[in-house]
Amino acid sequence: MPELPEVETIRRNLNTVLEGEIIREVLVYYRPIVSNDASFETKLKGQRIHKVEREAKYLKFILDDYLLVSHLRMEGKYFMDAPLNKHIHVVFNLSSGHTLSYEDTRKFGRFELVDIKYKDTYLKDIKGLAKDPDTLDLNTFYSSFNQRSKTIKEILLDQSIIGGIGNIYANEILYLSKIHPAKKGFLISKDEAKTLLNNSNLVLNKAIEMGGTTIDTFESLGHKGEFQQELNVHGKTGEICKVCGTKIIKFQLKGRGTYICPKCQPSYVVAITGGIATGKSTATNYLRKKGFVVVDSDEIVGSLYQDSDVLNLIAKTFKMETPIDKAKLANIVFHDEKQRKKLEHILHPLVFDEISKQKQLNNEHILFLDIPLLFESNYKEFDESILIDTTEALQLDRLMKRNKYTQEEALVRIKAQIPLSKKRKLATHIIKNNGSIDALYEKIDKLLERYV
Ligand SMILES: CC(C)(COP(=O)(O)OP(=O)(O)OC[C@H]1O[C@@H](n2cnc3c(N)ncnc32)[C@H](O)[C@@H]1O)[C@@H](O)C(=O)NCCC(=O)NCCS
Ligand SMILES: Nc1ncnc2c1ncn2[C@@H]1O[C@H](COP(=O)(O)OP(=O)(O)OP(=O)(O)O)[C@@H](O)[C@H]1O
Repeated sequence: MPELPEVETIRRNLNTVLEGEIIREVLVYYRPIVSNDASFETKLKGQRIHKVEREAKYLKFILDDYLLVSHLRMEGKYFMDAPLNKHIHVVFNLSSGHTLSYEDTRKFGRFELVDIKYKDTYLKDIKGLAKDPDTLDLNTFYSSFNQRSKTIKEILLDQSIIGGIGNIYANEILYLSKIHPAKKGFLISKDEAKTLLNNSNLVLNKAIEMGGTTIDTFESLGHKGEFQQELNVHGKTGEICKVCGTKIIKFQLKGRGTYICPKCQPSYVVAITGGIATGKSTATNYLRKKGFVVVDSDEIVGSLYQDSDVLNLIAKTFKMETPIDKAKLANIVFHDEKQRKKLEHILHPLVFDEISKQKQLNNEHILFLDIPLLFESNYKEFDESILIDTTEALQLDRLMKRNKYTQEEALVRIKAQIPLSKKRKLATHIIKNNGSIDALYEKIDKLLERYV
């Protein structure tokens, strides 16, 4: 489908051949294309074409008494002096003897004739068109979506928010802006909105400079565009991202082919944290059941204990035999902070590496990360955090019951972590898990309304 740069290229080319021409005669071969205007041909006869303008993806032929609006939709094209064929639906015979033909294999394009006095207002008033990126100001752009739960890609494609961007350019703009296409509008910061607007201009201007993008069937009066050579992600599944070397992936977002670099355009990461046995796994199991992707750092630790290099290093450091007796190791590290730091020094960098790998395998807009030591480990690669919180008494009770620990065993583990009272001040959201498990699920559902 021709997008803003293609339509602009067509406009420029049309101006070079049409300016000053008078329409001698109009022949319509497929009525619906002229919006079933019975007097279309009569009205246009004798009208001078002063110039061709553009608003978003609409072409505007400025005539003596009328504004002729042309929308090419999927496949509309113009040709000069082309022999008639079954896909040519409108022919304009011009005073110079040349003909301008409108061809449209899918017949989705439309012409509309409007009184010239509505030249500057018609499209805005009737079609609700927003301004093009080059004239749209940041505040108007940002305020039109910052409360909305639509994805940012849908927002960029929404002609009532920003004019002229179609699928190809939306994919490219989001890649350059390093934003995941499925990120919700209300999660986009004003700085990100500014980056998006700047990159919209950058991409569209470059595409205009190169005469548009020739993918499928775009051409303008016989000329083909060159911007396909500049594409970074669109149509590049399996190719390497020029910035980071990660493979470009494709997925469907609201029915549109969407291409991203999963490393440069990461998911929105919500870290689920808490204290030991406050209910993180209960919460994340529920999220998984609802179809969300959860990366679990305790599971990653568990899998590292299957790795012989890691096991040998732990065995050497703690003078233990392999396979490692985890209960014995836990007893050492929870009674001696220095030993615990040694173990963390071995495991945490490996855990963080694995978290990054798992993040890259994911093309969801949102990713939950179960990470008990979020604040203790100073991990920073997340966007917001949810603290699964409870009272100290319930925490102790649940931990003793679940792991069959004595009070002393449970307390040393609890004391190895930052107190919940302090974590409450650090978290973005707090879910109190003081009631039943069903009550916990209800609170999660309430919070999820933000993301779905
Ligand atoms: C101490 C070990 C051997 C105990 O193994 P075990 O299978 O009994 O427990 P598991 O790994 O399932 O952890 C259970 C819970 O203990 C708590 N916990 C684990 N390690 C730590 C730690 N270093 N400091 C404080 N709390 C911890 C967390 O709340 C965690 O959810 C193991 O947890 C470990 O190797 N920990 C060091 C790595 C680490 O910091 N893991 C936390 C996630 S990054
Ligand atoms: N609202 C609740 N009511 C009753 N029991 C609960 C509730 N929430 C969690 N539990 C129980 O408390 C125990 C601890 O919960 P869970 O295993 O989810 O904690 P965790 O934060 O993931 O622990 P860890 O830090 O060890 O990974 C489990 O036995 C769980 O079934």
